[in-house]
Amino acid sequence: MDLNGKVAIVTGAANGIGLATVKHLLKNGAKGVAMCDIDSQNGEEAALLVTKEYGEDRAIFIKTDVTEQQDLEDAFRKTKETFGSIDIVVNNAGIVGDYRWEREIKINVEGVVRGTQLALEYMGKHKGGEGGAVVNVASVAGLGLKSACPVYDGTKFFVVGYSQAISFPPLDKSHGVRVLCICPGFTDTPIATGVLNAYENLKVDTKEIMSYFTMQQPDHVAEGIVHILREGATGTVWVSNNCQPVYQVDFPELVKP
Ligand SMILES: NC(=O)C1=CN([C@@H]2O[C@H](COP(=O)(O)OP(=O)(O)OC[C@H]3O[C@@H](n4cnc5c(N)ncnc54)[C@H](O)[C@@H]3O)[C@@H](O)[C@H]2O)C=CC1
Ligand SMILES: CCCCCC(=O)/C=C/C=C\C/C=C\C/C=C\CCCC(=O)O
Repeated sequence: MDLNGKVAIVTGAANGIGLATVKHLLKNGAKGVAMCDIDSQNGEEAALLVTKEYGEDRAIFIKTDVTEQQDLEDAFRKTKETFGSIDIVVNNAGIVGDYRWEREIKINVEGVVRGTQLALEYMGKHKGGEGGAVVNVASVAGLGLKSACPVYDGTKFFVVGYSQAISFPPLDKSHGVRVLCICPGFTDTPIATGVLNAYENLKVDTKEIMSYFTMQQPDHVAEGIVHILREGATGTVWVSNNCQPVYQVDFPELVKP
């Protein structure tokens, strides 16, 4: 996919990986990005900085709680009204913390399903759309790396499995939307700090945990997202970990086509 002139929606865009993704999409030629986040203070401030750097008419902030269907529907409608089309949806909003596991499931699972369904509704050729691409942000915790938060890990397994399953060929042919999944490793955002605190509470030696990882910057994951938007086939799952270039995960082939 050529990113030039494309219009994107990014959820969880006020901070971290989402904000970095907004900037990288614009830097790589996207026409406009809708920055959706539940946090309007950080979101408005982030959008101001983004428009200062990339142009007044290239980003808008839309206060959106991804667990609320109406919020997301309003966000998609407003994005199309503002920029004229929708070509890319990055379902990135997520939280960590099993002490609030119901909320974790609502945001990390329901938010991704709602965002993907609306993406198919707006971009799907079966609905008169032009096709496009969805990137669902999972985690290496969704590929088997155990964190201190098993419900969080489960939500990310869901994102990996759902993103593959939605690309089941008969469904895929009718909608013409590529659905991709990226699994970041430890990335320098408030989420990472939260994890380290969880380990400390469990009296786990965080120095040892950290010795397995090279903390990467959100920009690194954003570069990976741009790469898979350009190159990735539908249903593929990619890892962006330890500051290494993004790579595709090989899953066992259980059925020979
Ligand atoms: N930072 C890390 O080490 C890793 C992060 N991830 C995933 O990357 C994604 C982004 O996380 P980070 O940038 O690290 O975190 P972050 O905390 O910097 O950003 C998350 C954003 O999501 C927003 N958000 C939370 N609930 C929301 C809701 N209901 N509706 C809309 N927005 C909401 C927050 O306000 C925040 O701006 C998450 O899905 C996370 O699970 C995956 C692997 C590693
Ligand atoms: C609380 C979940 C992690 C939140 C951030 C995330 O999605 C991914 C982080 C990636 C790595 C660091 C997290 C913890 C794990 C570190 C080492 C434990 C290895 C244990 C095992 O897999 O057996």
